[in-house]
Amino acid sequence: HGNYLDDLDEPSSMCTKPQSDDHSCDSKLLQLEDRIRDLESRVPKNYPEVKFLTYKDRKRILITGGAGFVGSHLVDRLMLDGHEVSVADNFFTGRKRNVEQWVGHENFELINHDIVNPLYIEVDEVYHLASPASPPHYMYNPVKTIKTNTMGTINMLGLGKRVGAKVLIASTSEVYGDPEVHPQPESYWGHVNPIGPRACYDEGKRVAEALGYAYAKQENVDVRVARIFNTYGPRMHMNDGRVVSNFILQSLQNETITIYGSGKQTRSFQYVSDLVDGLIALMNSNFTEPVNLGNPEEHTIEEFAYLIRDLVGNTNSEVEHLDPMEDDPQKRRPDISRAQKVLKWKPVVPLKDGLQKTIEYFRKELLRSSHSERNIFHPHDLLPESFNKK
Ligand SMILES: O=C(O)[C@H]1O[C@H](OP(=O)(O)OP(=O)(O)OC[C@H]2O[C@@H](n3ccc(=O)[nH]c3=O)[C@H](O)[C@@H]2O)[C@H](O)[C@@H](O)[C@@H]1O
Repeated sequence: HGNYLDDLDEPSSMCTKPQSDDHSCDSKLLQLEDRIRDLESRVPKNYPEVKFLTYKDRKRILITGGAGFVGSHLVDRLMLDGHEVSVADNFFTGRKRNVEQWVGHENFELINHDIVNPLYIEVDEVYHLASPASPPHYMYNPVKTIKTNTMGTINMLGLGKRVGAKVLIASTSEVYGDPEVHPQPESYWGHVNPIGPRACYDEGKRVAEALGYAYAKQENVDVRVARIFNTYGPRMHMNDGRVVSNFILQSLQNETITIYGSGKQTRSFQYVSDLVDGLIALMNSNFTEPVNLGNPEEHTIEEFAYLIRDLVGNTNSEVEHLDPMEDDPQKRRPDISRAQKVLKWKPVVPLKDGLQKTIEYFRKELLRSSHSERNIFHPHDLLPESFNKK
């Protein structure tokens, strides 16, 4: 480094300059700062080690929403597997922080792009995940949510058609609405209020599925549809507003745990690494009908409140019941027999293990006091013990 700075004055001389030379001191300082920045950018980053794939096996993969919660975990897995990964994200709910461990890596590209506008790029596969997914986020801007799921999906299917890429559409358990069939198999058509507060998302995703099959039939696009059930894990946004992150953050901060309504409504939660496995298995399969991806272990929201409070431990949080959410689905649990049969997939991470990892993540996030404490960890660190032993 020494010779790189040779043509600068000794820094100490700047401090002893007379008052009148302040200006030149400042410019020298700026010069020095520029040099340091330049030097820092040359220090090789310590990336997690990725597999090497030959030209034949290496795929160029676009992930829309790749800087989001689920997307960033998918990025980690596909990067480690040795693929070339492009992320398109408009950072509405995604964050650079979720993928910064890969920025600068030769196999990685981060595009600040809103998929409501077309994207011209050469890829083999598209994982189309972009959309706000938390109820408070999608209800905050319902028009944008509908545009993302309709125009955004048309753009991604159009891209698939133009370059011959496979397109996996991230759909949701919300296509079943407030279900009258329990558990929900893929053959169930759902019970959705088309004009309620959740309609922007539920109907947006239903159109996205319809678009997928229309493009498949009319334009021969190779389409996969994943109906994703409730998912949790590290990298959920602090302001996500969904139940797992809310209850964890409330317990960690000794705040009141907020149950909306009676708490007798049920959900079935899967850990994010299980979902990532399922998404990749579905993309690589030849199966074109919708597939539920979720963990069938079902609990009431009230049970989650007490379970999470106990796991966090050492907290004074009280549990309080607030008004129910309008159109809140009363029960939800995936029938995963299709995924088990056609993908040989089933979730493997026990709820308690996944929750512990998520609690640990939020605990660290709350203690973070500077930007330099970055969100960089080896992706394997995120997997629960039981997953590593698999
Ligand atoms: O997490 C997900 O994967 C799903 O989250 C939402 O669906 P929802 O099941 O309503 O998710 P939450 O907002 O986490 O709510 C779950 C239940 O907890 C309740 N809740 C939520 C937050 C809270 O602080 N307290 C509380 O009781 C809700 O009323 C609801 O009954 C999205 O709409 C789905 O698309 C998405 O797939």
